[in-house]
Amino acid sequence: MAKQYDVLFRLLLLGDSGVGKTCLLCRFTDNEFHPAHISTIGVDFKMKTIEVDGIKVRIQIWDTAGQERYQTITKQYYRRAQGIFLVYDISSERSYQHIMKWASDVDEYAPDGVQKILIGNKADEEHKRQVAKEQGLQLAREYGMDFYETSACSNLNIKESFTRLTELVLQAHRKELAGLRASAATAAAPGGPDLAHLEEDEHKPPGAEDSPKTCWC
Ligand SMILES: Nc1nc2c(ncn2[C@@H]2O[C@H](COP(=O)(O)OP(=O)(O)OP(=O)(O)O)[C@@H](O)[C@H]2O)c(=O)[nH]1
Repeated sequence: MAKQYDVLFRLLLLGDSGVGKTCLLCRFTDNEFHPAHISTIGVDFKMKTIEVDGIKVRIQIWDTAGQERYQTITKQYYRRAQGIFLVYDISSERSYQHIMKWASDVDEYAPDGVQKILIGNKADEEHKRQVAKEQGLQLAREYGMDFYETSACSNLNIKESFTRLTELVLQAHRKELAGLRASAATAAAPGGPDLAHLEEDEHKPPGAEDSPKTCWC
């Protein structure tokens, strides 16, 4: 049976516990928001197919636990990502300061050429803001990343940021993608090329913990 997509990617959400990683994911994949915070245990993931520049991209998005005690598990997933969201909460200066630590972990454990975007989430909480938008922009400039302020709650910049990271991954793999497309055409393959080899397409990644939080928001 022909595949319903042209290419597969893996994206990863990183950042302190409580910054809203699960809610960003649930808003993007299911257009839902839940106000409760139930910490992710280990890793969880969701899938969504989007079309970018005429290419149907199936993205597997891994939601990682922000809590320190799960970091041995979550770091094992860095090397398999093509794109990473570094997320802080605009109402938490501490979560912003910690982006430096998340970015240095990415340098250490993620593959060279992984695409990154900086996200300042909870932009709806203007009255609690501790991190100015300019600080986010400044940090993103230092790291050479794009930057979005988002709100999973009010659905601000969710589609835009996920689409942008997908575009960046597509651009970074343009040559590889063209080669795969050509060989798929030559071989008259029924589906498109798999840029990312997803061993467990619709299932939990190997080693993922069973999480009680599949979609709370
Ligand atoms: N106001 C507001 N609250 C948000 C937003 N995004 C998430 N939250 C709330 O922040 C809390 C934490 O959200 P989660 O998505 O569970 O945070 P997380 O980063 O996945 O946390 P861990 O799984 O512990 O790493 C919840 O109470 C959410 O409802 C947002 O954009 N605006």
